[in-house]
Amino acid sequence: MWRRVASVSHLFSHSKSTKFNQGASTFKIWETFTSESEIPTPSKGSPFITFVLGGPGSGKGTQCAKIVEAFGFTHVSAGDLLRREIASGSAYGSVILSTIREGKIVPSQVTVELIQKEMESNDNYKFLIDGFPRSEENRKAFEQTIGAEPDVVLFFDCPEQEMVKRVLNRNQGRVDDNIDTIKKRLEIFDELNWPVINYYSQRGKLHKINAVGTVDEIFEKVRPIFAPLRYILLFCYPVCSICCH
Ligand SMILES: Nc1ncnc2c1ncn2[C@@H]1O[C@H](COP(=O)(O)OP(=O)(O)OP(=O)(O)O)[C@@H](O)[C@H]1O
Ligand SMILES: Nc1ccn([C@H]2C[C@H](O)[C@@H](COP(=O)(O)O)O2)c(=O)n1
Ligand SMILES: [Mg+2]
Repeated sequence: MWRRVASVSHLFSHSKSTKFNQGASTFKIWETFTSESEIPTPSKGSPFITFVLGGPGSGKGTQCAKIVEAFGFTHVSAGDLLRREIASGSAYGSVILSTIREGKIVPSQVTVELIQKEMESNDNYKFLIDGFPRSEENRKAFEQTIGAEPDVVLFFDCPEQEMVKRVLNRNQGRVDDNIDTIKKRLEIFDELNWPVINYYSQRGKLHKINAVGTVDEIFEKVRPIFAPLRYILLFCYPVCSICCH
C-alpha cells in the first residue's frame, strides 16, 4: 500500500543545486508498508540512495555485490574510489595512502568529491554507497555537497573477532589488511561511526542486520528490505507517468 506523506523541499533548502536535487521541491515522499517494516520510498527527481555501514570486514562489499545483482543498484565503494585515486597517481594519492595505512579517515571533502563524480557520471538513479559515511563529518559533507539524504541505511553488525578473522583471510593485497591497522580501524569505527549509526537510527532509516552466518543467509535478511521497492526501483526512476505526479 502506498501513501504520500510529505514534501521533501526541506531536505534541499540549504544545499547547492546538483544533478540530484533540482526540482526536488515539487516532488513528494511516498511510503510503503509491509508486515515487517516501514520503508520510505524516495523523493521523485532525486536518486535512491542507500548507505552501507559496518565495521572493517563485516561483509559490506560482499553484500553490495548481491544487492546489485538482485536489485540493479550501482555500487559506489568509498574505499575503492580512494584506492583508485592512489593508483592513478593523483596529487591526493600519497596522503590518502598514508591515511589508509594508519587506519584513519580521509578528509571528507576528498571522499565526497570522488563520490559525487562517480554518481554524476552514472546514468543510474539507484546507488549503494558502501563504507560511507564513516563519521559525522562525512555525513554532513555529503548532505551539503550532494544535497540529498539516504533513503535507506544498512548496518552490518558483526562481532569484532569475526571481522578480524575475515579481514586477515581476505587476501586481496590491501595495505590495511594487517593486524595493527585493523586494530586502529576498529578503534576509529567505535569512535566515529557509532554517532552516524545512532543518527540514522533516530531518524528511522537504519536497518541493522546481524552479519554472522553465510553470505547467502545474510543476504536473505537484506532482500526483504528492498523487495517491496522492487517495482518502483525498476520503473519509477527518475519519474514515471503512472504514479509520480
Ligand atoms: N558472511 C561471511 N562469512 C564469511 N566470510 C565472509 C562473509 N562475508 C564476507 N566474507 C569475507 O570476508 C572478507 C571481508 O568481506 P568484505 O570485503 O565484503 O567486507 P567489508 O565490510 O567490505 O570490509 P572493508 O570495510 O574492510 O572493505 C572477504 O574476504 C569476504 O569474502
Ligand atoms: N568514507 C571513507 C571510506 C573509506 N576511507 C578509507 C579508510 C578506510 O580504512 C579505507 C578502506 O575503506 P573500505 O574499503 O574498508 O570501505 O578507506 C575513508 O577514509 N573514508
Ligand atoms: Mg569493503
